[in-house]
Amino acid sequence: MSPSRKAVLGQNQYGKAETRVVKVTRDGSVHHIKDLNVSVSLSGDMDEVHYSGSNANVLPTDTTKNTVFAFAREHGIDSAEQFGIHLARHFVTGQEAIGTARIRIEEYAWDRIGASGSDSRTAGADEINHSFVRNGREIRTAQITFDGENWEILTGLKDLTVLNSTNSEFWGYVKDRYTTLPEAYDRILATDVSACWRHNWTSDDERSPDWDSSYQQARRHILEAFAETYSLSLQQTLFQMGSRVVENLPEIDEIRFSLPNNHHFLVDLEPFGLTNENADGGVYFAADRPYGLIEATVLREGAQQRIPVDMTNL
Ligand SMILES: O=c1[nH]c(=O)c2[nH]c(=O)[nH]c2[nH]1
Repeated sequence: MSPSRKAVLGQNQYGKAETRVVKVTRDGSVHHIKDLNVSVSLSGDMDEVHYSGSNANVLPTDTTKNTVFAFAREHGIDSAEQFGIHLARHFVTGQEAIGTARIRIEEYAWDRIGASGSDSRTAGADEINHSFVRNGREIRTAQITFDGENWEILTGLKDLTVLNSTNSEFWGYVKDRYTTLPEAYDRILATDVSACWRHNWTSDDERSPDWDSSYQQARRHILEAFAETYSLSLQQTLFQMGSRVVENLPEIDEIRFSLPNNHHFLVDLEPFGLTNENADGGVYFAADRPYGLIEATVLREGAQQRIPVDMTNL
């Protein structure tokens, strides 16, 4: 049979990407900031708009953007996850044609200038209660998906840059005719952690996590595992980071990491008559590319693996 010449519509989704919403909350003279980048993606009964151009089922992307701003004003932003859950529920339950809503959120952190993040309320300290500096640390991410029945809450972070100046080795690896890498018994281990973890929360669940505290705990376990693991490979460190999160946080069933191995090479200083060794505090060339890229998922035993292999768009 010859193949059909007829084209049909496949998977489709639409929405407004990257609505930048900043919510200021005033608690007297002490202000709080939530700074989010929200992307809404809707799907459902959208064949007609593609086939005939009928917009009868189309909630404009402009409206989804307005909803983000209105919800921030009406309901505030408690956490990225809570805000995303609220939006996803609104689109799916409010519009017949929309079956699934996926909300992606990046959150940028701000610190108080001069108060190292504390809520200073002392008289005369007004100027530091509303002055913030963008925190150069990681970006927090959240993706909330709701199909009218099931929820999937993915939380994560990216660009969490960490470095161990010792307690890292790499040796005993396979060697073939192209291998030139010298074995390392004391090297720098550095990476920019990208991680994404899946909560086992469903909306019927009484134990709704405190999303912010859960995030902070996951972040802490990742950092502590990095610092405390005597590493024989970045792969081993990755598994330690993931297993600490899964074993300490019952609300998380799965975590995936993408870890570039940010290589630091000892500079050859022999031409200048200088030695250069790790053991007595070396001088390194921090290479930006190429880099090793170590990626893996760590799961609670018996849990399903659902986080996509490629997390670049999460
Ligand atoms: O921790 C590491 N894992 C590797 O797989 C690898 N490969 C490599 O060249 N250096 C390293 N380091």
